[in-house]
Amino acid sequence: MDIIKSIDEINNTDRSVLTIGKFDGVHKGHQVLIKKTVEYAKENNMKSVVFTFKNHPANYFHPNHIKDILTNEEKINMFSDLGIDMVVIVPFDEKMTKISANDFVKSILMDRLNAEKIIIGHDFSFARNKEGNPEVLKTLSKKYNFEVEVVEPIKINDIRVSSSYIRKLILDGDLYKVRTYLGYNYKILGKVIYSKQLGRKLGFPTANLEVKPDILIPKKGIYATKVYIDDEVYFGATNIGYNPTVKGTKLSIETHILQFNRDIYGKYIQLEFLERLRDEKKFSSIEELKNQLEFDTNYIYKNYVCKNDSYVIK
Ligand SMILES: Cc1cc2nc3c(=O)[nH]c(=O)nc-3n(C[C@H](O)[C@H](O)[C@H](O)COP(=O)(O)O)c2cc1C
Ligand SMILES: Nc1ncnc2c1ncn2[C@@H]1O[C@H](COP(=O)(O)OP(=O)(O)O)[C@@H](O)[C@H]1O
Repeated sequence: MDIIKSIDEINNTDRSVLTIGKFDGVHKGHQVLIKKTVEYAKENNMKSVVFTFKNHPANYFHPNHIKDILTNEEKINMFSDLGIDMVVIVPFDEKMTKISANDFVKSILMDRLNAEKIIIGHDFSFARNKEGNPEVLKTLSKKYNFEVEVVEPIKINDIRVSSSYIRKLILDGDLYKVRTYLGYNYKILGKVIYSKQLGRKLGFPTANLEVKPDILIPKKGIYATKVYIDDEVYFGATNIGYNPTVKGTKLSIETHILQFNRDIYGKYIQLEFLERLRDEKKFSSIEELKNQLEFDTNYIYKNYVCKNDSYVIK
């Protein structure tokens, strides 16, 4: 798959079918658009192209307003897995806010991408003041001779699949619904940092994660997770919270990795959220906290390590 990171670098002369959007999460609705694009390209011997943005357009106007479901790297990998031939991933910058719908279509989609067909969602908007929409695109398609396919909203249980709804589900810790709408389990990536070193004294060492500020952190609480370390996969008991029993002051994301005993400070690891077990509690003694940790890890051992089935979500 070709990856192009600036408008000036695009110079595609193959006949192409393309889909445009931010695609944060590449959720089940996005997947429909992308699969249609790939299939149409295959059937018609064309190139399948995704045109997307590096940063969220809404964050251009209100910085840090929206947190991402996927990093750009993860998003690009998903496009590749879905069979896309070329990804154009460009910054949403001042130029994007000033270009007219006509110029966007003519100078980028026609002249640089050689698009013969454009597949978009019903609520897609683009160009200055969001003046471009499916109707405008249909009008321009007659002028420049391309085809437009508008895909109706994908709904599950009568709720439209959208990145904003999925963000809310992640913040609510509703992992079953997250998986239903996203199509896969939510994951976060972070670096293992030093903390208070209390975990190992309790008999439960925990890998404390530092994550990028634009990452969406699930609701506080205790979770069963899958832990990816280099090429290895383990199960973990993750706590997102303030550790009230030991009077913690800042939010930590920490994981006791089952059947694991290695120093991983400084490594990047990924957590896949499988099941939310409970809220964080303030215990009256360290002994009670230890008993609860034993209970949590036993549960994960029985339900995940023994079954080795990451998708058993109750
Ligand atoms: C699975 C799991 C569940 C936890 N549950 C709680 C809890 O309910 N209440 C609490 O105060 N701390 C809880 N903790 C946090 C412990 O207090 C913490 O792991 C310990 O203080 C070690 O901290 P350190 O990594 O900074 O050394 C939990 C930790 C894990 C891994
Ligand atoms: N089973 C395990 N789960 C998590 N971390 C482990 C495990 N075994 C060893 N470690 C190592 O121990 C560190 C955590 O020990 P801990 O005493 O909790 O210190 P800290 O307060 O720095 O997190 C981890 O960062 C990791 O390098």
